[in-house]
Amino acid sequence: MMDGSCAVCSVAAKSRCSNCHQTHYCSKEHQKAHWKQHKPDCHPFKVENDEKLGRFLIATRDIKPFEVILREGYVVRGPSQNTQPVCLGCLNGIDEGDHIDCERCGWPLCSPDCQHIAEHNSECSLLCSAGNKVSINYFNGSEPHPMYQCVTPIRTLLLKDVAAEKWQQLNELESHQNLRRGSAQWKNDVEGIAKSLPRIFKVGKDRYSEEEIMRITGMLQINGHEVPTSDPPHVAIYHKCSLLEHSCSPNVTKSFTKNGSVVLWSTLAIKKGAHLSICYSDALWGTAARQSHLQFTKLFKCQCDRCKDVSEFATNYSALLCTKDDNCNGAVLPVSCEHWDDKWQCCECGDIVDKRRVDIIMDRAGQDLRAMPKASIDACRKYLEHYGKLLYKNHFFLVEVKIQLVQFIGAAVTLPGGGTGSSHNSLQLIDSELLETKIRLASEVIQLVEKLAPTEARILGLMCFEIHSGLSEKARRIPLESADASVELLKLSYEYVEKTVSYLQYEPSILSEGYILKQAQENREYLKSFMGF
Ligand SMILES: C[S@@+](CC[C@H](N)C(=O)[O-])C[C@H]1O[C@@H](n2cnc3c(N)ncnc32)[C@H](O)[C@@H]1O
Repeated sequence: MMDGSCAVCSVAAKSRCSNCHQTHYCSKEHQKAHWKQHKPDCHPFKVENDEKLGRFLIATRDIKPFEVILREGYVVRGPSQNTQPVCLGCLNGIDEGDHIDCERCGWPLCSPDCQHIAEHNSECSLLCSAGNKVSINYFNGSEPHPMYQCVTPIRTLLLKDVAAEKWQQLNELESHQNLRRGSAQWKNDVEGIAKSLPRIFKVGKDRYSEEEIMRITGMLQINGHEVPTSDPPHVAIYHKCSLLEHSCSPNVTKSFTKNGSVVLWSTLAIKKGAHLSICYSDALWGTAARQSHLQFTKLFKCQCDRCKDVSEFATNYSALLCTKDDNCNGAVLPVSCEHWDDKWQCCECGDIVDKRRVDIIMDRAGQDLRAMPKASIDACRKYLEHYGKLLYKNHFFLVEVKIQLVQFIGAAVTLPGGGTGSSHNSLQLIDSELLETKIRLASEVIQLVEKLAPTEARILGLMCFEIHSGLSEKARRIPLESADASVELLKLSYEYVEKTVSYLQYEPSILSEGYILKQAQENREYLKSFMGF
């Protein structure tokens, strides 16, 4: 163990804090005396820096699966840059006929209670002091309203005068000001934010220059987290969490509490010295979509292990199916991971496929997926049958439909946020073939996600819950004479409900995953007492 000096008295000290493995103490007494001061910075990671990544985090000790790595409150939060009208108190969406206008500043709110939420007070007081009221009179479903893109930037800028520590934290974050300068997005932001914000909030250039507004806009775009605890999701900035680097197969999972704090944890064991990463994009998208999203929104080209491997860890997640002859069934993928727009080739028979043909199939598959009627088992099955002849079996479009199908089969419960979930009663109504399909597809999704992005805890938890429900129903259908088979199924069902609870343990009750968690906890207790575990 490396020596250091005691954080309290500076004498040489061998012992280190067992959580962060970084701060040294000469004695238990000094460690105890220092705890209050040390606690906010006591984490099992440290910040490092290199040319390619800028700052990033590495583990300072081995981290166990499901251990919390960091809990952190937001520094600032507000509406996403492109959003329909939302309540500036709770950040939930509002409709034209179902809101009130803040009596002080005019911004729409969902109820009088939301008028007094501290975050709304910042822009509200600014408008009041200028004697100004806004008027939002354009509501069009989920269409973005242009004025909302100025709200989170003004909330951030206002911290400069009232919260020096927070302002300092925000200023440390990357804005990529020079990389962004001159791009199409930059030009839009100059018009939509840098020029509009002073007009809407009646602040002069001497207070916030165009350059400063654009820097804050960039900081929000590069570091903002989409927080799903409101509907639509809002954006929040976290200080330490912003230093996590990106990987398309990350080793850290991100959950949110209902008051908007972030919880970082992992489904995996992380070795001391490993880089900590989250996925800035959607880990269930294919490589081409993730890469262009990252390039466009975060301004870097991802070169993680998954992106460098066209087969995405031998899953062929972005591959078409070779149709050269009936027996090939090979995966058709780009010849090189550097050239997704160049020719594609079958990994089995070597047949070259024109990229235009790839684009036509992908465009149609995407359009048909978007046009699919909601919650239709038939439509999902037809899609899988049709596109199963053109796309490789693990293709992300097929996986998306499999996930939907798993959730539709036996669905009876509408969850918070509008999703569906199965319940034991509704599962009793489906035939055995559908029940087997549900369990098989959920198992396929789990196997695939465990290879591609094993920290995608929410989808793993949901699929485990569906298998648990399916197995319990299968056990119920077994005749009494075959009690042993039923017991085996219930034991397996119990294993899956335990996994559900582990994967969803940090999900808040306001999200559909939190609702499933509660259900899974109840089912687990029931099975435990029923089986005498
Ligand atoms: C949220 S910030 C992360 C903290 C940042 N490194 C810093 O020093 O402030 C995101 C930026 O970090 C860099 N970055 C993060 N992950 C990366 C990766 N896997 N490859 C290249 N750059 C990355 C990119 O510049 C990206 O826009």
